[in-house]
Amino acid sequence: MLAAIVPSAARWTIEQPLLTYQVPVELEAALQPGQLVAAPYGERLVEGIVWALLDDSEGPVLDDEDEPEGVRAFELRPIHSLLDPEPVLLPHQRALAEWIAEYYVTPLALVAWMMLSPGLVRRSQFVLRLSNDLEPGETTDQASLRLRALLGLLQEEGAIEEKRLTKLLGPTQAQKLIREIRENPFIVREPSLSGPKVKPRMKRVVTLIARGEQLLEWREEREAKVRQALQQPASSLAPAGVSPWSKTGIAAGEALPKLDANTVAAQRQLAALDLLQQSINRNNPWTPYTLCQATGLTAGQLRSMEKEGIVKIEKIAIRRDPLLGQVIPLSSPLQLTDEQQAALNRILAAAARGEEGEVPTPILLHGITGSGKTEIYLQALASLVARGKRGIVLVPEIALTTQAVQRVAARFPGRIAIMHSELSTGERHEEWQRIRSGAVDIVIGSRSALFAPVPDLGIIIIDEEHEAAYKQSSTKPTYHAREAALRLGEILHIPVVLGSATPSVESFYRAEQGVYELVSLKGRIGATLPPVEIVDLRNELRAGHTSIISRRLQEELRTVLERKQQAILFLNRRGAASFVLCRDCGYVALCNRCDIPLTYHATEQILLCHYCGLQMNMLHFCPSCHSAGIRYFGLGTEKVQETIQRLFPEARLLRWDRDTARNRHAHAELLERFARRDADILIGTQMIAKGLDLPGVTLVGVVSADIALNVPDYSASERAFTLLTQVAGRAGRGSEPGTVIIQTFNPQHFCIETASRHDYHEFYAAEREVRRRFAYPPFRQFAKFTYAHRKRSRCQHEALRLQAQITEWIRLLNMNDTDIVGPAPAFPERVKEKYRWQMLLRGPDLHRLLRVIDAPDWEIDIDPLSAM
Ligand SMILES: Nc1ncnc2c1ncn2[C@@H]1O[C@H](COP(=O)(O)OP(=O)(O)OP(=O)(O)O)[C@@H](O)[C@H]1O
Ligand SMILES: [Zn+2]
Repeated sequence: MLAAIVPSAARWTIEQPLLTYQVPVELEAALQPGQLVAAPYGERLVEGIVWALLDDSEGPVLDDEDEPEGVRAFELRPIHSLLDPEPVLLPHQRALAEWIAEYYVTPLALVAWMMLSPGLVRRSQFVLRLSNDLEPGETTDQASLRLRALLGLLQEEGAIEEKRLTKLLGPTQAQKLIREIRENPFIVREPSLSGPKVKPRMKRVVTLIARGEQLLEWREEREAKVRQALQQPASSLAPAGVSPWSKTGIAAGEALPKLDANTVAAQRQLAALDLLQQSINRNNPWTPYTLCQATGLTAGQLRSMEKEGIVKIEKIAIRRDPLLGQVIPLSSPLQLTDEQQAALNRILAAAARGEEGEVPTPILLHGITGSGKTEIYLQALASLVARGKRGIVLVPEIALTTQAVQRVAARFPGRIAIMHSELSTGERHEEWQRIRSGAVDIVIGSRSALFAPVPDLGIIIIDEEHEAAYKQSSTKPTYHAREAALRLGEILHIPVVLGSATPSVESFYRAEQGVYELVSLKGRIGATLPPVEIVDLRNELRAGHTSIISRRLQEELRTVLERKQQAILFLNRRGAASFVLCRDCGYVALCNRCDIPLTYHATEQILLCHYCGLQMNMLHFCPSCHSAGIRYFGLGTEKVQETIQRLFPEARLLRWDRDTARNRHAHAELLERFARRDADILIGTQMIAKGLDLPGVTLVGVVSADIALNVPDYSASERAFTLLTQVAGRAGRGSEPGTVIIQTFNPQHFCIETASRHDYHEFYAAEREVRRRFAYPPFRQFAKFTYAHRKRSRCQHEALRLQAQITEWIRLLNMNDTDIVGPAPAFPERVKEKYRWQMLLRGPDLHRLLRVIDAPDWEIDIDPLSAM
């Protein structure tokens, strides 16, 4: 038997993704596709995934004229060992990996390893040990001192990792020694793999081991001791016959009987026993420390319980639970509205068609903000879970995962797994294992959760499908989770549900073309969409009102505060001032590693580059002309916070942006605080724009809509419209009606106009025509090529070289309607001290071309969401 294997070491080559190995007889019965094995690769041992099992006759042959046809003229190497009896990739995952590798022109091994838990990755290494043929006393006279020392070490330790030599001797000496080892018959140098990266998290815990009679006896003995001590008080005044546990009967001012140390110990041990018995099945076990803390038991007293065989102190593996410590109240299904019920029916009908062997058409669930899409997802999932299926739910960002995870966890307690990049390797690995073992029904997470090994997958739901976070853009493969999900739906014949209040132009166009089934929700649950008022900031200035918060917005904020409701203020830029300018000479403070103005952050009193994170001290004098005319201009969330606090000193503010929420716990905490109404006004960047469902919010203010507009990018209008509509959709979701105020210098801008009417269809129809006229996606395919280098001339040179190559291929392949825009410097041209040049390839279908282009040093984004 032979096996075709994808070796981890082939992650960097497109050619030859599969290598053929011999299957050793002892592995023949156990080996199956999808398993992780160790296999020789060059002189190393590497991990590999079994992709297919082949008959002996199906292996590769050499075209050698001297050999009879079909005979192999070389020996295939055998697989070394099986690393895990359970497959690490399910059949549908392998099929998806093949598609991603093909479509995004990425080595198959790279795609396959992206799908695995990082906890499975092992290092190739070499181990040295003494040869078995070595006779005692048979040393090598001609061996160097180094080698003899090593022989001694090996005799002591049996085997050592070759890497240790480098640590002990330094690289040069180690290299010399390794050369000697190779020629020495007494030392065997074997390739091997390091152990698994993730080890179980061990914790010392106290477990009750005594049972029945023994336990009863022990308890009674102690209880008797306590009773006795209380009945024979030191003070002879204690009345007889009074229950030892009651204080009544002891006259005021009288001291309680003073207990001796033994009795105290017995009392504490009894308390510990009670706690241990109460929590026999608790998944958060007692540790020696917590138990002693809770009962006053000393370490010695606990040890004596152990000696008496009552408890055992042992190390056990503890699950790394990403939800540990979160209390999530259960929720039950809501009575659906007619619209919701109709939508649910269509999803379930698609699932039923899939079960009959059809490929169900993916569903675009277009429901206005607050129309109850989440409830539909939950009920669709419940219905499929009841039929023995499982589901994947994708949410775009970690800020959002918090609320989404809570909603799903509340409905499927204990049956969900979470997958996103902010989990530790250990957490990810354990979640991955729970998923693979079938212990969970629903996987929820960011785009990579799509690659979880879910058995019996029955549905994929992508919430906020328009979000850019679903696209991986700078690392290979530059995949879009939506496209990959659609492919998975086809492979498994399961429904893919794409939900959004503002579908991407691409998706809505596909729905129009009949590629998706369109399901619409037109009404808000128990509420209406909030009216949107546009404030023309030019009029504010004309009226002499220069505050960044217009008079209308101030008025509405005052009303909200008076009524004890909540408001969200949105600004798509953090910091306090977006640039620092000298009024006298025009100097602008730029990052010296990037071509980007520095942003002033008032809290930390620094200037920060938002591209590379570089920090500089605040400026008081112009470094160029030394005048004191340095001024801080522009807006950021910090400035908004400061202004609001000045206007409304009594208001309780909360700022939610990347400066205040640096990790997922911070996101959860901010959300929690605002939901608990610990704050009146939430000020934030686009993190808060999406998906949040906070019924107390009645006012949403967009401080400046202009930042998102006027960006020279094919998708800029879509992004601006989506953002504004989504932010506006956060108001009036509860029982109180809401209001939205958008401040802008461009009140007549099409995006603002349509967003203010929540009119997706008008926006879409106009945007589609722009895209058609200028041949933008979805009417043309784009591929963006980026080259970065410290030298500008090198970028320019490489860009021209690639341009010539591509032009030639376009001519050779006769690809009409395909052309190159650029090359040109990217915007900004320099980031982290590297210049960047770009080129945009566009045409009806670029795949033939992408496969032949040879540009290993270029970053290639296939179907980029931004042409910039
Ligand atoms: N059938 C129902 N009966 C009562 N309340 C409901 C029902 N369906 C949903 N809701 C409530 O309506 C509110 C809005 O629902 P949800 O957050 O799911 O909307 P959405 O469509 O996902 O909105 P968005 O696109 O803005 O994220 C939630 O508080 C939800 O609990
Ligand atoms: Zn920078």
